[in-house]
Amino acid sequence: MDISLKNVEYRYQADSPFERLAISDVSIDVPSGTYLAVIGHTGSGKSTVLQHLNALLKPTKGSVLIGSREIKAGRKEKNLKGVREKVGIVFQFPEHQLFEETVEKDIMFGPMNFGVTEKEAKARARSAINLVGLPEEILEKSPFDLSGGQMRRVAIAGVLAMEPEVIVLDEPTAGLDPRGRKEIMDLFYSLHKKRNLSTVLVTHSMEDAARYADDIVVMHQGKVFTKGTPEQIFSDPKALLELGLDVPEVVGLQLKIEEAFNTKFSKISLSEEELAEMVAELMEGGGPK
Ligand SMILES: Nc1ncnc2c1ncn2[C@@H]1O[C@H](COP(=O)(O)OP(=O)(O)OP(=O)(O)O)[C@@H](O)[C@H]1O
Repeated sequence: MDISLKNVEYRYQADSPFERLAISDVSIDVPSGTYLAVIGHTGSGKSTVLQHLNALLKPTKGSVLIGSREIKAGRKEKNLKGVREKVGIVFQFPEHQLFEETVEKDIMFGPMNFGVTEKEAKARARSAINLVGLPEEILEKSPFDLSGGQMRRVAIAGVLAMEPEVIVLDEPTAGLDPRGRKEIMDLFYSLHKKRNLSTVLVTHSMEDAARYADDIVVMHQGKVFTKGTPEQIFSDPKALLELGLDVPEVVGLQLKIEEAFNTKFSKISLSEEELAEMVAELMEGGGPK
């Protein structure tokens, strides 16, 4: 399912004394099957963009196309259930939204709310718990007896049980330790590939953006500052650093090597292996000229 934002503006509390322009003239395409990362400073408009992807927010100018459904500024939109079913959002700290007595009931809640039978919802809960790598026995437990990492996985299983075509992730690893972070990010990436999903990841981690995304959008002060492939975005590290954003560690290392040797490699490498090869080639060629 394709999603595209066309010249979207959003004002919080529009037409009130508290009106606040959050994003303007934002155009972003998420073609079916794409993994898109949205990066930018705090307050640059990432979460506001994200909430347009399943019509939690409706543009105050411009339009959003979600599959065949167009959400247009100034128009009353009815029955957005279909859109919400197809686009699942994993918010920051999703475990805060767990509320049922058992894990199973919690996972079944979303699908049943969208009209899935109890039998089917149970089957989906079982399959979702397997997908997130938890044992089935956990289905009978109270979500509040689990560890933080397990609760996060249960909350993610609840979104997966909706069987969405698009998954939107708002800092899904916030608060996890490095191992937990990698496990969750790898889980989303394998689901993305296996189920041919579209994935939109809002992140402060340049490493994750470089490692997983096909495309990156850089937001700055409510506008799209630039967009492109990870190679394109990180090939101009100075522009990102000037915005106060980081670059992946390996890019920072390349800049330091270039400075130390007073040389410039022909491209930016996004993996340690590639950087090591470029350095080896340089040395084999007799070092920097
Ligand atoms: N509910 C709200 N009411 C009024 N203004 C808001 C509201 N939510 C966000 N804003 C404002 O909109 C702008 C964009 O905020 P947004 O949360 O989209 O940024 P962000 O890039 O997601 O930030 P963060 O990285 O901190 O999550 C900011 O100026 C913010 O203060």
